[in-house]
Amino acid sequence: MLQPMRVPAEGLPDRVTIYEVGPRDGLQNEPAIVPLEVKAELVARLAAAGLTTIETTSFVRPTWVPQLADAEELLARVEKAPGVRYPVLVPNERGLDRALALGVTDIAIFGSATETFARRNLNRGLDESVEMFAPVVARARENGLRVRAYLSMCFGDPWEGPVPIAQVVGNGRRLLDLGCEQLSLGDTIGVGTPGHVTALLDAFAAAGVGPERLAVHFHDTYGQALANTLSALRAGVTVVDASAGGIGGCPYAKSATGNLATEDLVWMLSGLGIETGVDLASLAATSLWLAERLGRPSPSAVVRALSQELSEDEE
Ligand SMILES: CC(=O)SCCNC(=O)CCNC(=O)[C@H](O)C(C)(C)COP(=O)(O)OP(=O)(O)OC[C@H]1O[C@@H](n2cnc3c(N)ncnc32)[C@H](O)[C@@H]1OP(=O)(O)O
Ligand SMILES: CC(=O)CC(=O)O
Repeated sequence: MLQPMRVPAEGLPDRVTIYEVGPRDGLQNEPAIVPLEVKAELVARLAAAGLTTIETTSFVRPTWVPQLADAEELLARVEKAPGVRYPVLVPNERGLDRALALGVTDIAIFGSATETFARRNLNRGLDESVEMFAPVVARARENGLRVRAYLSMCFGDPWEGPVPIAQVVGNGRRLLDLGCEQLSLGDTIGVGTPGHVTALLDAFAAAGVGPERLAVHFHDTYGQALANTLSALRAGVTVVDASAGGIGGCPYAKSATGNLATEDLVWMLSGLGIETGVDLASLAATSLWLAERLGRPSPSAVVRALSQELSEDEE
């Protein structure tokens, strides 16, 4: 299999942690319910490919995201691999109770940088949603859980348009101040560009939130996700969210399309000499397998190129 030539560049980390969101963000918007055994096999294959953080499902209200209504059954079925973390999304105390009952060790709350998206995604405004999260984070921490916070619509919102950087930083700080360990900055509709990423990370740093507390979560709607990731790495971020095969999107965000593909990310990082611990061939094989089950080709450029290479080798 072709590999990129390893040519390190100045000012980048030696190692990046990939926070894989395929089973959750990747599948949550799939129109046809994906069978439980396919989801469980996906999670197992991702762990076997070397991913050490795999966001597995969501403990949200099932009527809001029917695709993930099998959260309990899935978590019970997933065989936990040593050294792998399996975080889940939790919006409220009801979701936390469900997660605790299954022995979950890592959760993520998910807030918004805009009022409109908070109302559409959580059925409450910014203030009420922070009130909803506060006891979740407090109780999760009392129980020894790791808590991440997502902040959606950091670069633009389909209803409100461009989102002022100060507004993003203010809403991000509110989530961190609840006691979350990490804040993942979501470009939910993929409109960000590299300079915008730098400006946002600089503004967080100026507000006392350094890159060690941040992760980035890019969607590739306008083809900017890798360039945006490189900007974030240059600013010192070392945790990058991605979805195997580039699937994904949010059912409550107009024009949200696929996430940054994990394969595209691994290809770039590997070319830069940055360690991820992920085996690209095994990961791409997983995405090809999943694409067959979803009935359409993977949106990832690297998966497409590698699958063409494999079929030419077979001829
Ligand atoms: C950018 C992204 O990708 S973000 C991720 C994708 N988006 C999402 O997952 C959306 C998640 N949103 C939600 O699940 C919902 O908006 C919620 C749970 C936050 C709020 O929904 P609401 O309808 O306002 O719930 P509300 O708090 O009024 O409770 C209503 C009922 O739902 C039940 N419910 C609420 N939360 C949950 C939960 N986490 N799990 C199961 N049931 C729940 C309540 O028990 C209650 O049941 P009852 O009527 O039998 O008493
Ligand atoms: C919760 C998420 O999935 C983050 C986002 O895309 O805004």
